Amino acid sequence: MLGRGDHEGVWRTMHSALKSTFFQRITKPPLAPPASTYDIWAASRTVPENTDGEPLVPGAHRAFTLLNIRLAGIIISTCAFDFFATLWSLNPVKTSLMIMFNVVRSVFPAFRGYSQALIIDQLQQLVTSGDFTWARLVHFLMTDVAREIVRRIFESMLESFAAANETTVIDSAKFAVEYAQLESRVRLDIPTLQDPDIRDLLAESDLFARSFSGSGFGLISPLDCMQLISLATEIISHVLLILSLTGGLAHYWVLLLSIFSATLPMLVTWIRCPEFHAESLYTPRETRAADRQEKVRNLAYDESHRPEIELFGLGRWILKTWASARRVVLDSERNRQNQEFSVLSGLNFSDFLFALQNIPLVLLLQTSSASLGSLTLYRSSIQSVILASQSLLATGRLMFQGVFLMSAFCAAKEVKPKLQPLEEDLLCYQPCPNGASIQARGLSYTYPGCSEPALKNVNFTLQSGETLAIVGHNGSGKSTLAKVLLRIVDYHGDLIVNGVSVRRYDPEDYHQHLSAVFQTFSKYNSTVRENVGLGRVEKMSSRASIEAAIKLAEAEGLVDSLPYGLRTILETPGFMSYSGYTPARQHGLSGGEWQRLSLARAFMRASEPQVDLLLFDEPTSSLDALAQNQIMQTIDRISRSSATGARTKSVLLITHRLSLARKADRVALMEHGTITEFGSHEELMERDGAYAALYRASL
Ligand SMILES: Nc1ncnc2c1ncn2[C@@H]1O[C@H](COP(=O)(O)OP(=O)(O)OP(=O)(O)O)[C@@H](O)[C@H]1O
Repeated sequence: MLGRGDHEGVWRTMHSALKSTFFQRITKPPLAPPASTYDIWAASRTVPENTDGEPLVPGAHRAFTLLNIRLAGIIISTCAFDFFATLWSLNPVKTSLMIMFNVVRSVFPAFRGYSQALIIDQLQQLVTSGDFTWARLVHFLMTDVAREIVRRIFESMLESFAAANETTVIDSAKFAVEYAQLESRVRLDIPTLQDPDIRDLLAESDLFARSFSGSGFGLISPLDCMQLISLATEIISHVLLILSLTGGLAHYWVLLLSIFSATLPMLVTWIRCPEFHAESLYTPRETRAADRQEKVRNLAYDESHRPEIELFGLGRWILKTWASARRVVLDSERNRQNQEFSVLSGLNFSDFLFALQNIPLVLLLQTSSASLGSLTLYRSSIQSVILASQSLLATGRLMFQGVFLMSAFCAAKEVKPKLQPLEEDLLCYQPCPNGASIQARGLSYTYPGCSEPALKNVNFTLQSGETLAIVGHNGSGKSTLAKVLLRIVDYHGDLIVNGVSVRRYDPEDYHQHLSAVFQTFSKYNSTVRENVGLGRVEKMSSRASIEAAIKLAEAEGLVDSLPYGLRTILETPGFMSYSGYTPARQHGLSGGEWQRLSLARAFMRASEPQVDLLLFDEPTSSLDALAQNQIMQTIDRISRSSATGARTKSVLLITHRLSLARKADRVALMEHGTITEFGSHEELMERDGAYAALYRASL
């Protein structure tokens, strides 16, 4: 039996063989230089008419141009085979059966029609032959009709088996695709996710993953390409049947005329269909309006915003903003509908077609072999060919768009997180037993889309085991510096931790050795246990570890007071359940109580021996004075060895409370994105500069 790896091997061999022949021919000449899947996806989004260089919005249909057809060919040759090989390897037998069943099932309608025609003819012969008896009719029912019934039962059994098999294959494909999509998202870091092109890539990749949940949103998954094979088989089988009925060559031209006239309106619609000039479908302005309309609508529904909506009387503003955004959306929809209405689209071909389809019937009636059954069969086959051709075109159109969404999915899997070092530069983080040492030289950082840097030429040194308080006015860059030190965002300049540039650490490895509380920490709409345990997922199931962290954050009293203790589900502002379900165990918390839980979460990891750096951004801003002192003592205790009392972890504390900052070994004052004063509290007071003024003002 072949294993998963063997199947992939077979597919890969077939893939390379096919690539080197057929697809190379259709994709030549290649895009210069050799393009990655990402480049091809990006090329398909460019709109030459857009002079501002704005690409298509995510999900917009690609125009049916020669260039896009060529790009689709390249995508099929570069990622479709691998993609299908992966899906096939999930369920090789069931997937093969699904393909086989689809082909077999598509011949059923023609076969059914033929069989019905035979029965009608036999019945006609029985009635018109002159020796009709009821006994012969009963015999006919017991043999030919019964045979047809048995055939139908078999057909329906096969149909239900095929449907169940297909559900299994699609479900496993859906799971695999959705998992891969989620994986693509979670493995990327903030700088990568902030890149507008990557955002669009992930949005299209999301659409691709959703296409596996049925063809909603006008999407179609690659598994639905089976429909193309089935429809083509169905058309061929019907055409063969029609040809066998019409007999001599003399009728072929009527047949061709009939099929051509039936498909002509579809071809016309297809060629002038506005979806193929899709760059006009969703302009950035329309997308922004649709987004705004949704956001404002959600604002009206979101109970967490209710107090401010009432306090500031936002009702009218919400209505006005929603109305203006909604009008843009409706106008664009109307314009699109108007574009679709044209002289051609207004033409109704159905009567004309109906008349044309009667011509062969009349001609068939002239022939001696014409029978009621053959006429019925001819008529139903022609109808089936028309319907199947329409579906074939519609499916083909959606498949064409699906190819580009597939390229987004494949490209998203290959996107490299921007903070990930190159293999050859990678170094393992070595924690320092006395706490991490940090050297910052000329650090600067500018938020994406901003012209002014939030950090400019930041320089400081933190020795192993020291505590550093970072203070400064609002907007001076303290939290931004924290993000740089925590390797959440990238920077210019040098940042050396434990003697090695932070750029050489795998961010995941680096994060294993530090713990932090962000100023805007997360509030998870989950149990108390999860809210704390997420600080160290490996110990989430350990009640003792969670209780110890809660104790360190002085939050036992809080947890005990909650109706369901650790199992209480915490209400979070702005959270809206998709199902509208509100758990009974839900309970709200005060700002200070949330802060204690965020500290407990950080303490889950902070006490681990491999952690040598702790960073707290305004950890006690919502706590009362007593609680503040207790928490600062806890942080000090955690950062020392319980046996010797010597420091084992360095601590960075961002705070506006200068009474806390003065206790640190060093204080850094930040102004306008840079450190302007650095030293011990006493040194800075002696200097009598901005820090001393700030400190005196805080007293
Ligand atoms: N996501 C962001 N995008 C763009 N600019 C930002 C972003 N976050 C912060 N800034 C800007 O960067 C500058 C520094 O912000 P930062 O949050 O680091 O200040 P801070 O010293 O922590 O302020 P505070 O004491 O109020 O917490 C500010 O001018 C702010 O407007």
